[in-house]
Amino acid sequence: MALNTTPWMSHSPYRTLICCRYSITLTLGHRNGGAVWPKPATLLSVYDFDILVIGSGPSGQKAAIAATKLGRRVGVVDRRAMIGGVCINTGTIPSKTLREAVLYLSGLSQRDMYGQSYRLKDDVTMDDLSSRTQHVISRQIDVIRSQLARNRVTVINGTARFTDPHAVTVDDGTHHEAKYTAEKIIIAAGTRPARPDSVAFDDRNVIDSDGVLNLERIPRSMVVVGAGVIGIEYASMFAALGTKVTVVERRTRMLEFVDLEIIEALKYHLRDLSVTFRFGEEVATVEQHQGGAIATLVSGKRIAADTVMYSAGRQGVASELNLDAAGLAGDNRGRIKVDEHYRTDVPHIYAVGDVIGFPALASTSMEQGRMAAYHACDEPVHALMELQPIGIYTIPEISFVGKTEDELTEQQVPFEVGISRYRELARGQITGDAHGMLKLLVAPGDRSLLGVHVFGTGATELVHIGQAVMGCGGSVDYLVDAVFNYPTLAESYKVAALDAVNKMRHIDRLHG
Ligand SMILES: Cc1cc2nc3c(=O)[nH]c(=O)nc-3n(C[C@H](O)[C@H](O)[C@H](O)COP(=O)(O)OP(=O)(O)OC[C@H]3O[C@@H](n4cnc5c(N)ncnc54)[C@H](O)[C@@H]3O)c2cc1C
Ligand SMILES: NC(=O)c1ccc[n+]([C@@H]2O[C@H](COP(=O)([O-])OP(=O)(O)OC[C@H]3O[C@@H](n4cnc5c(N)ncnc54)[C@H](O)[C@@H]3O)[C@@H](O)[C@H]2O)c1
Repeated sequence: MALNTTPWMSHSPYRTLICCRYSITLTLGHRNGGAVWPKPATLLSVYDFDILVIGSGPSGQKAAIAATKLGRRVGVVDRRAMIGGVCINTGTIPSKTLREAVLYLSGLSQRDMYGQSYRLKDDVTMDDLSSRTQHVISRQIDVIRSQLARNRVTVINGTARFTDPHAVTVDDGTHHEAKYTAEKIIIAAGTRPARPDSVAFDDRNVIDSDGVLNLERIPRSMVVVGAGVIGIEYASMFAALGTKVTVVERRTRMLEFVDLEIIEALKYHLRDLSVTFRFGEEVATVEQHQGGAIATLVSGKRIAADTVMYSAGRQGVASELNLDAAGLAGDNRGRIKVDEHYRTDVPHIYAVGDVIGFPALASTSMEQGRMAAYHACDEPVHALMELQPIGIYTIPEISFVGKTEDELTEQQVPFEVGISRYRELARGQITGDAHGMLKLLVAPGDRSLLGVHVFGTGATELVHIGQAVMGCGGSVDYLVDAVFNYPTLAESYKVAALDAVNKMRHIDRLHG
């Protein structure tokens, strides 16, 4: 048997020989400097790939790269137009770029300085917003394609469905199908917007969050159904553009996992941008009409708007993978159950990212992908860190890590609060953010940080300072003693820490 000696093979631990449609792989394991080659073992593989990943979103990409870095032969399947997943094409990246364009063109963040009528451009159009979005999407796709290519991950274009526990058939969209086998398979197929039958979607006036990116013009009025993260992020962007937004949410408050004081501050800001909230109300039906749509609430209220955006949850895509053939089943929300190693009920098949449900974030999905790949490659791996930040890109933005006041109160854990307001920081004045704030929740006993909550400019970046201190077991005293660059918003950590320490000292003094 002759060894395949293509150039890349010459420095790979693999020697692959193509025999019919099977590749026979001899793994010569060793460590080479810092590089990790596969484990010492000789292995004959009858599969096309060691690891096949379904989906190229954040979890799929990181799973593929992690496995290839461990010397495995890896393939990733996704539709040609979806490389990068929901994250790059319709979700995180377009929405965050749109927000950046809205902030810049509307001039909103500069109005405290230059007056309420300040705008960079009087008539902001959807074209203005989408040109920036398309630019970023195409750059990001290039980056991902190039990362996969230089790491020798085989990208297979098409839609995969299981044909047996070790095989998928990929339809490339032109009725051409090919079968691929793999020793282990990682499902990273994500979610799509939920579309109930009671809503007459037309992708023009009645849209879901994917449809926002295809709007032809900025609506004068909009009903947002569901005050989850997607609903509130888009509600704040359109409100900043001058759209008259009504948010309908069946719960009595929005974003229940966020600190109440910060939610109150956000509501105040959104109301200031003419957003109307209908909490405790449910949208029963949405009808499309010439030039608009009407949302009818269970209470009987009818709300007319140019556009209705339905953002009331997402649905996993498990039902489209023919899981039966693999011996698996999804739940009624299209999600797949996994164990602590991201293994499904069929141990050589893993599932990661949004398709496994909570927390359904790009940030956590990436980690899940990497960890599943390590486990599949028998590489030691730590469990996902408990301390995970949440970033919500409303206007103004919100971020936090650790516990909220409500959670601590419910758990009867005593805490002290230290607050810093941006308006009292030189950098807050310079940036023109008078409403931002940072709040520390501190344990009076061991002075550890229990939670960090940030509202305003840079919140989603600033939170990581608190996360690092908490993760390394630091106390509020570290922040009191630390020297921060001046003038910065990071200085708010020191101000808030001093506030908390002063309050604790006051209690100690009175207590004797
Ligand atoms: C509007 C919006 C804004 C968001 N903002 C944020 C944010 O700011 N921060 C954050 O952390 N998260 C955010 N998220 C969530 C984030 O986008 C997801 O958590 C993340 O994309 C999930 O990654 P994933 O790896 O599960 O795959 P996804 O990104 O969901 O991609 C799955 C991929 O699998 C492919 N696929 C599915 N079925 C098949 C099949 N049968 N064959 C081949 N390929 C298939 C799909 O084509 C898709 O490309 C946002 C989501 C949305 C919708
Ligand atoms: N910044 C971020 O991290 C970010 C941004 C966007 C999305 N995401 C993720 O995307 C996922 C999906 O977000 P989402 O906001 O679509 O879903 P969600 O499930 O978080 O929120 C949906 C909301 O709609 C409400 N609702 C449902 N049906 C309703 C009806 N008929 N009438 C009125 N209200 C109704 C629900 O009570 C809920 O509050 C989440 O997991 C989220 O974490 C994250």
